[in-house]
Amino acid sequence: MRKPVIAGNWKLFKTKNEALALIEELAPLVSGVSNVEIVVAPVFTVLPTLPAALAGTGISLAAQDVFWEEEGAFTGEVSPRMLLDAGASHVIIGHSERRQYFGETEETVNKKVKAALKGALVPIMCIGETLEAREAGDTFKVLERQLRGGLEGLTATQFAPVIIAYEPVWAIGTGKVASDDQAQEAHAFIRSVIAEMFGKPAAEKVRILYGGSVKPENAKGLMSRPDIDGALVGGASLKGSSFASIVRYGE
Ligand SMILES: O=C[C@H](O)COP(=O)(O)O
Repeated sequence: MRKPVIAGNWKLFKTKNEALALIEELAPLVSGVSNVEIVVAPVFTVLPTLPAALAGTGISLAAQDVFWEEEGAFTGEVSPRMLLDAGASHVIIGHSERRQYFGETEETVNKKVKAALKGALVPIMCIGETLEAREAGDTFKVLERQLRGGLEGLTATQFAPVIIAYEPVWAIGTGKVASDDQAQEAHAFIRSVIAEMFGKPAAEKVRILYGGSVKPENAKGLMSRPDIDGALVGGASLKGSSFASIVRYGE
């Protein structure tokens, strides 16, 4: 049985005080939830502010990106050790916005995933096809390339903590959610590639999250599908009430 993960990617929103207010609203709404792993991902500058507020809430802290070197002359970057130092336990890697606007490639995603694992952070590795790729019938080809590239060189044991997030680019922030069937089909395919790469037990264990316009209204349908193990939520994670409804989708 895979424990579902509901992660909120706050993207470039929420200052320190706004983040604290959101946690204050969210924490009581999800208190007592033990069957779902809850994660929030603020901007770097807010990370060190949150551990005290999250203590005892069961909510984990993620960063939205990481660099692969531990330290050195790399202006503007943040290393896994520094994220741990700031209180993060998870890190989002390879989000499509980073691929699209900041030149993230399979190679950089792979370096970051390896660095995160080495630094004892749980990577949430994002993959997903563009609308163009979907319309050209290339969805599976793109997903396989991103999976094999991003996870290259890992053993099954090293891969074990990794969480995958399937986020079709055309469904992010557009209000166009993938249908339950479209999402399930992609998730089943992702699991089959993981089975080829790391073996069946690894594929059965890996959590594969769906992301792209997840809202309280569509969460339950998506998450009731066999290969969908949770969600990476953008817009709807910015309000305690909507994020909590998604966390409580199973109830
Ligand atoms: O990381 C989250 C995804 O990009 C989804 O964002 P969204 O829920 O605003 O569509």
